[in-house]
Amino acid sequence: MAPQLESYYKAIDGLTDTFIDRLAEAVAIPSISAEEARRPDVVKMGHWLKSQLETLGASMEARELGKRPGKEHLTLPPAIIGRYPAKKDESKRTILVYGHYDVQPAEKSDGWNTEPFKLSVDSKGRMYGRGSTDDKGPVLGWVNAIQAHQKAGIEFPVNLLMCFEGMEEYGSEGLDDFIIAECKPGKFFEDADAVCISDNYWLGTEKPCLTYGLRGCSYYSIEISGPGQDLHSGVYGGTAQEPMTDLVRVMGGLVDTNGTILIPGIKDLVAPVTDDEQALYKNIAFEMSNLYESIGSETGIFPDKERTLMGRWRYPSLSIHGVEGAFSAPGAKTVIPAKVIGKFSIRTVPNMEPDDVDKLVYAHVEKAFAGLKSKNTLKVSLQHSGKWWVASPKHWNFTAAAKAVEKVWGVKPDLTREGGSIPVTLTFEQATGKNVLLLPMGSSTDAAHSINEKLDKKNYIEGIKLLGSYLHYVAEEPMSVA
Ligand SMILES: C[C@H](N)C(=O)N[C@@H](Cc1c[nH]cn1)C(=O)O
Ligand SMILES: [Zn+2]
Ligand SMILES: [Zn+2]
Repeated sequence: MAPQLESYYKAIDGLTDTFIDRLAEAVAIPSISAEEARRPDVVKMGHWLKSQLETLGASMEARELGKRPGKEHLTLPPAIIGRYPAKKDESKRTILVYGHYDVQPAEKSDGWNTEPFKLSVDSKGRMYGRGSTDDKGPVLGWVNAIQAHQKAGIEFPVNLLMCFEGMEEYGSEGLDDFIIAECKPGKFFEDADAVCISDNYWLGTEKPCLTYGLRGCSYYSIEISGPGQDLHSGVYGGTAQEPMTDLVRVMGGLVDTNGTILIPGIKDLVAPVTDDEQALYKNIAFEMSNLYESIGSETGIFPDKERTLMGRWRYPSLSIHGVEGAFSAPGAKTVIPAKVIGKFSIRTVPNMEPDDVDKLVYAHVEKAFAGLKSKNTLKVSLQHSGKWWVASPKHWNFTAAAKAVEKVWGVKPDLTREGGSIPVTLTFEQATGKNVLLLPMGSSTDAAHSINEKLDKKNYIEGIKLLGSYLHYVAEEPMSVA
């Protein structure tokens, strides 16, 4: 395998500019799934990705996912699925890869130093742009790996099945049913032997990792309304009950400054930490400086590495995201908003069942609101939820990936869990019945979801080497299942 990989790496080095141009083209399409007005761009991005792969000879399809109940005016972006090489080689393993082509919202005025939808490469090789690390860079990693094999003139080592979606950042609407249907006998993903997802990040900036666990995410909204329209606070302040005042008081009782969730019963749903598990955290390559560098300040909750990692992977957290309908512009508008919708989410961990979490959340919010004795009206609802996932890192899928990391980066990867959520990971595991591996490309300082999101050129280029090498090692890895 070694000479083949060397020529593959050489091809990648020779195609570096092509690969960066491809990422720039992808970043230029503002495929923001959370904004209805951007839906045509999300669809455009899906078709662009499909045509990139078709040009390389993959057999691709854009599968429509229909509409969601209550959102009949909006069509979901298609699932872009495909196979490379176009004709299956029965003598080879089949690896299913997943990624998403939608991105989080971004405006220059949020505080970006550059235009978010224009890839800007600085002198240190940092490539800034929305979606560069989450998840356009990694998705293009698979596309680029195909092209580099062709340029190097070496045989593709596996049958590659691809599934790329356009609604991941909005809870993967519509995808679960599609995956479940396509994993059935005779369907597109039927013959997958293992699954690989590249959609998370290293813990620091130097050491790669393989990820075997994710937190789930249950996302809620609290709507409080009262007045028939927005009111003048000079005229009605002190005479009308104000939805925003009620909302702030209810939301203020969800979580404290040190991240402790104040909803009774939540912590009882969490699986106890065993001694063996506790010991794992010591050996992970992570320093508090990694946290401070990635959050841009020293405002971490815990002083030590172990408790910090556990806060990210092992315990639930509750984050307050924003208030729809509230005045948020600069200046001093003196309005009383008539209706406000507070948004928060809970990252869930084993053994929290989403339905149990919902019940506790509803009971707590309703009780807190009742305690205010307000004449306003409350509605609390779940926007979307995805369950946590923990897999076995002893499977051949992981051992192959570990060899690939060692080959490309010259170090053994850490085995990590992740605080973020990729709801379809569990769906792929259950629907295929096969092992799922998370193989990240980007690093802890990439600022996914934040302003100035970036992917380092080195992580992109070596990441393409890594994804292709993984396919070579996984093709040969002996079948030991754990
Ligand atoms: C880890 C992945 N790249 C990601 O960013 N996932 C999102 C998924 C999500 C959950 N609800 C809405 N989107 C995340 O963890 O926030
Ligand atoms: Zn992502
Ligand atoms: Zn994301």
